[in-house]
Amino acid sequence: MPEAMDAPEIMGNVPGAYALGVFRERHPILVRQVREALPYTPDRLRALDALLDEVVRDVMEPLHDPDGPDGTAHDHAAWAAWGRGKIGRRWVDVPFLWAESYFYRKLLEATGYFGDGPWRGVDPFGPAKQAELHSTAVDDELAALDHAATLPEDERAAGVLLGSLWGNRADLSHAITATGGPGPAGELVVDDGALLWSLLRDRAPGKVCVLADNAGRELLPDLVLIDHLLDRGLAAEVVLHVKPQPYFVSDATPADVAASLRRLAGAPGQAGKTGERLWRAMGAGRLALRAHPFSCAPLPYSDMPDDLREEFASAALTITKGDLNYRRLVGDRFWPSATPFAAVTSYFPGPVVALRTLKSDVLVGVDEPVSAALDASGRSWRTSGTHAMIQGRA
Ligand SMILES: O=P(O)(O)OC[C@@]1(O)O[C@H](CO)[C@@H](O)[C@@H]1O
Repeated sequence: MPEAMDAPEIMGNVPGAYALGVFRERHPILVRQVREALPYTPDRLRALDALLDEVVRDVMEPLHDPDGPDGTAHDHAAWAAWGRGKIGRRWVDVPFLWAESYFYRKLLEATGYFGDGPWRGVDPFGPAKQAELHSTAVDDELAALDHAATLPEDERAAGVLLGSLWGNRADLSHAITATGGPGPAGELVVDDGALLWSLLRDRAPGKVCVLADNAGRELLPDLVLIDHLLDRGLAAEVVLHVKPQPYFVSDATPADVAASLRRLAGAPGQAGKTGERLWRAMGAGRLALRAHPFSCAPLPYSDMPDDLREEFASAALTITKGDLNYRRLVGDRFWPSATPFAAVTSYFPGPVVALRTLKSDVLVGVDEPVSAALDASGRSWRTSGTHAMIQGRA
């Protein structure tokens, strides 16, 4: 990135930064919740207690020895390399993005997710994800698709886009310390929706990559958007990128995609029809699923590996969902808010549009008078998920 485009990385130790609360409040609560979520055995409870202690003491310990009981993980060497110069320091003294990713990796280690024991592959966030997926709130949201189907085409398209955008507000990680539920849609601070549709409508249908964020109440409307793109001939194929392992509480994994498709296909009305179409699209290869290891790497997309670069370069459009993908897309830095989105994403190998509700300090592409006025309002608009953006470049 050119020097002129540089800005300080977001760290937890910056007074007033949102990140500090994540380490001081959210992570201890989360370890305690995971501890209660499943009937963990004494070894796992001890490991979770040790992680809680590590978080409270505020010192990042290394991952366990590769030859130890938890040492079967495929990614020890990668984390040792990424963690050089960081592990051993305070959680708040290294970049926020890096430390949060490391926390989730350590949480999986503590639950035995990568071990040889009975907890191997068991999603510690599974109970919360399942409760959300089978909630009456989801019943209501799926039933609303029947009304959406009666709307004129343009309204319907706008609706599926906004549904996917505001679905990002329903994030179980954010809900840990947020007050109130997802609530109704809030305010858009950037609306490049017209750009998104023109990238899809003004050329022959191509490949669309969707970088998913949360499962459940976010993934379901994402799937509805994907169905719209395929069904209306706006995309020849869609590649849905999810996480290879549980991450940031509710991030979608392949198992979550399967559960969501079953939920959709088993629903009455338009939701069921949508689920059946997507199920067939998956079988026909028009909807592909990827779980690339880089999706859980503590790195910005500017560091993406060659195979991902080639994938995005061959896409007509990449849609990124959510706050974390946004942080990774533009760089998790204290940018001046008017920094152009096109400049900080110039490395990205194709057209890209971010659908994000604002849940952390990073922000670009918002004129200074607009951000100053919102700051002056006294509302925590940058971090509470009340505001959102559809922000892109061709
Ligand atoms: O990517 P998502 O699900 O929209 O948001 C992830 C998030 O909840 O986690 C981080 C704090 O832990 C913040 O970046 C953000 O608020």
